[in-house]
Amino acid sequence: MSYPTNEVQHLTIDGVDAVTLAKTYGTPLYVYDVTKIRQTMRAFKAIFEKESVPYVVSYASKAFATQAIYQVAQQEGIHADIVSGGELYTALKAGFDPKHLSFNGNNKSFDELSMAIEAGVGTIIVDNFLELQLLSEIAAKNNMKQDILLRISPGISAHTHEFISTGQQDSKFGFDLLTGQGKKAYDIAKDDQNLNLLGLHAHIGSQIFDVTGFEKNAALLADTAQSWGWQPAIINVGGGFGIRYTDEDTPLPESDYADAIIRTLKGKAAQYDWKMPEIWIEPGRSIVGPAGQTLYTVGSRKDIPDLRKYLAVDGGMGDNIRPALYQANYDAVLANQPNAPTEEVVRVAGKYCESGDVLVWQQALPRTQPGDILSVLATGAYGYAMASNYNRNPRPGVVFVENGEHQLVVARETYANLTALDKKYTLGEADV
Ligand SMILES: Cc1ncc(COP(=O)(O)O)c(C=O)c1O
Ligand SMILES: N[C@@H](CCCC[NH3+])C(=O)O
Repeated sequence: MSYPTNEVQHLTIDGVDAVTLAKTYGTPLYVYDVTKIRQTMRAFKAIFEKESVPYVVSYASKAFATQAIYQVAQQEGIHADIVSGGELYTALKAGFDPKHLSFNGNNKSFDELSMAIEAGVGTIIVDNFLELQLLSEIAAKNNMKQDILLRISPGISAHTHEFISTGQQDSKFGFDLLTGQGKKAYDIAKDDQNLNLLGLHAHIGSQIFDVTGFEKNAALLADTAQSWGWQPAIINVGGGFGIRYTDEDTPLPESDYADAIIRTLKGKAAQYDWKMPEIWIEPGRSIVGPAGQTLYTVGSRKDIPDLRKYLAVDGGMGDNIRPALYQANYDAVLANQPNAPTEEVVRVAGKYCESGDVLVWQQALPRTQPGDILSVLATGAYGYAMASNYNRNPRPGVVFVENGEHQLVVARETYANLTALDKKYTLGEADV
């Protein structure tokens, strides 16, 4: 694999020297290539435009939710899916049009639903019976009719890690179809004066590499609606399109997934003599994952002869929990010499007090020195989004790069930020 470099042989990210970024902003640092993000957003839209079908591409912002990414999504004319009051707040602060937001989640609170309705969130994707009832009450109180989709659990297992597979029957998400809960929810929603039922939603899982699951899902949603005697205006097949983390991953181009979904739903519309429903997709990982990387500074190492070489960097599971949580694999590259010949295989470990604190399980690298800059690639999805302050480490900053320019879009946390919400304990003998 050959990496883009400049005249001093440093890795470049959309024309910017990665080592300069590390020196300018410090490490660990999340860096996003915004050109790449825009290209992927446009690629998804282009497929639907080419096929002349009504559509909505909704960025699943749980993958990476900051004001800056909502701004980019809005500039590119795509919608965003949110899953919490915090994501809603962030999107609104970014100036995102609330009509272009959809709200997913299996346990939205009364306060979150009220906030969404009062803000004018376009579509709420209703997950369960309690939510149907709460929404109806809140919409009535606000004298309005809320657009909704019903989320169903389709009973389709995607071939992916068990923790990120969501479509199987034994799942906490959505109305169960096989036991009739979906139909019951439909009957309630269609007759509710304060709810405007527009369609169905199902998401089968994440990091999926073949189109079959999406075809089955799309067909099942259409067949389900038809079996209820209903022609839905919207069919939302969720996200989950896989990306390349390492050579073991073989993602399809965006167009293959979208084509398969479009083909299936065109077929169903023709079969049932429907007006073509609007097709919604919710890609998260595929939009931001490959566009992000994390820069670290190399520190200590431990060589255990004939067993393993550990190379430690200044971040770890607090900025990327995915290897520890899902045994996820990544590729890393030495940013100050990306195309130098590799000399050894190391395990890239973090600085957290946890044996499972690994960033890359097996990585061939040139011989490194303390102070070198290492970039772990394709960390743009569910890295920053799932970051924590474990071991009281401040979370890294985020930099956006576009066409040779760079800008800090999330500042690195400080030690003062870490204690900002702490309160001194004053009961008992705690007077230190
Ligand atoms: C309902 C829903 N939509 C979209 C997504 C985005 O998935 P991905 O980031 O794999 O595209 C998820 C997460 O898996 C999800 O739960
Ligand atoms: N956070 C997961 C994906 C979960 C998606 C949520 N539905 C990951 O990093 O792969």
